[in-house]
Amino acid sequence: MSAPAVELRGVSVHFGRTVALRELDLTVGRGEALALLGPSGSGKSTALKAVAGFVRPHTGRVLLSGEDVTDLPPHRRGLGVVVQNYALFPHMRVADNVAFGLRARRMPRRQVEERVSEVLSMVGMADYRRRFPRELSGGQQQRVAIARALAIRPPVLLLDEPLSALDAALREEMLAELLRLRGELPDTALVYVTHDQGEALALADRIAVMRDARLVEVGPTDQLYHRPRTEFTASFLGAANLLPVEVVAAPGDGPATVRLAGAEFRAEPTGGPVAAGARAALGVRPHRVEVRTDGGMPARLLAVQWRGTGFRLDLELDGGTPLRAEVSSVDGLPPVGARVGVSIPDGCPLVTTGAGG
Ligand SMILES: Nc1ncnc2c1ncn2[C@@H]1O[C@H](COP(=O)(O)OP(=O)(O)OP(=O)(O)O)[C@@H](O)[C@H]1O
Repeated sequence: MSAPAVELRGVSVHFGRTVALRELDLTVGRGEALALLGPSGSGKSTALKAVAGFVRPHTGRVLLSGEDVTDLPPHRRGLGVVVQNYALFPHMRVADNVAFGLRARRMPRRQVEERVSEVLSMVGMADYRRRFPRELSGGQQQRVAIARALAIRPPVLLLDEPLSALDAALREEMLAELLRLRGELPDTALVYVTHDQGEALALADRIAVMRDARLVEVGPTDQLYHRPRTEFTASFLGAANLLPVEVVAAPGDGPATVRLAGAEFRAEPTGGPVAAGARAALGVRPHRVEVRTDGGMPARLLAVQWRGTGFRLDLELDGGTPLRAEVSSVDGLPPVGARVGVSIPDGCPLVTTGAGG
C-alpha cells in the first residue's frame, strides 16, 4: 500500500502561551478529501499551516507521501495552497500569477504556457489571462488562486476557508466548481478547512471535527453525520437535540433501550458501550422529531419560526427538556402555548457526554 498523502503524527503547535494544536494525529489518503471542521479558534487553520510549513510544530512530525517534511520550508513541500483572501500578486496579470510557481521551478517557457492555459480552463478563467487581480470579482480571484495552486500539479491541495469571503450565491457556485474539479483530479488529495458543515458534507470523504485545539472525532462523512460518537459532533454537524435519557437496557453490541419523559425508545450506542441505569445523551435531529395534536410524549409548543423551506418549532417536554423540531407544514397544529404530542424515532445515536474526545 502506498503511503498516505499527508500524515500528522502527534503534532502540537504553541503560540507563546496559547496551545493552538494538541497532539494531532491525522492521515489523508491519496486522492482523498478531508474536511477540518470546527468552530472559530479550534485549531483548524493551524493544522493546515503545519502541513503547509507556515508554522513549526512544537512536537510531532509531518509526513507527505511517507517523507518527513517537518524541517522543510513551505516552497520545498510541493503543495498547492489556497487561503480565504486569495493572496494573488496584485502587480501581476492573471497568467503571470498562475505561472509564478512554474517559473520558480524553471519550467521551459512553452510548457509554462500550456500549463497556465490548462489550469485556467479548468477553473473557467481562460478568457481572463491578461487581467490584473483588481479587475476581477472576488469569485474570479478565488478561481485564479485555485488555478495557481493547481499549476504545479501538487499531490495535495490545501484550502483554508476558500469560500468565506464570497457572498452566499457565489459560495454555492464555487462549491459546485470545487466538486467538479475533484472529479477532474482524482489523485489530488484535498485538505479543506471550514466552519461550515454544509461545505464539509458536500465536499469531503472524511471529516475531522476539531474543538479547543484537539481532534474530537474523525470518520467518513456519512458516518459522522448519522452515527456521531460525541455530543459535540452531533450538535455541530446537523444541530442535533441532545436529550438526557436513562439507559433502561443495554444488551452489549446491539441497540439499547432508553427512557425519556416516561417513553421508551431504541437507540444506537455510537459513543461506546453503555450500562443499564446510566445517564446518556440521545442525539435527535430536528427534522426527525414528529409533532402532532395528540399521542406521543406530552409537550408544549413554545415558538414557531418560518424558515422558508419549512418551520422551526421550539418545544418543551414535560419535565422541562427543551426540544427543537423542523417540519414542512404547521397545518393542523394548535397555536403557540398549546399542548402537543411529540414522537422521536427509534435508532437515534446515543452519544458520549462531556467535552467529547
Ligand atoms: N500567529 C498566532 N499567534 C498567536 N496565536 C495564534 C496565532 N495563530 C493562531 N493563534 C491562536 O491559536 C488558536 C487556534 O487558531 P486557528 O487559527 O488554528 O483556529 P481556527 O479553528 O482556524 O479558527 P478560525 O475558523 O477562526 O480561523 C486560537 O486560539 C488563535 O487565537
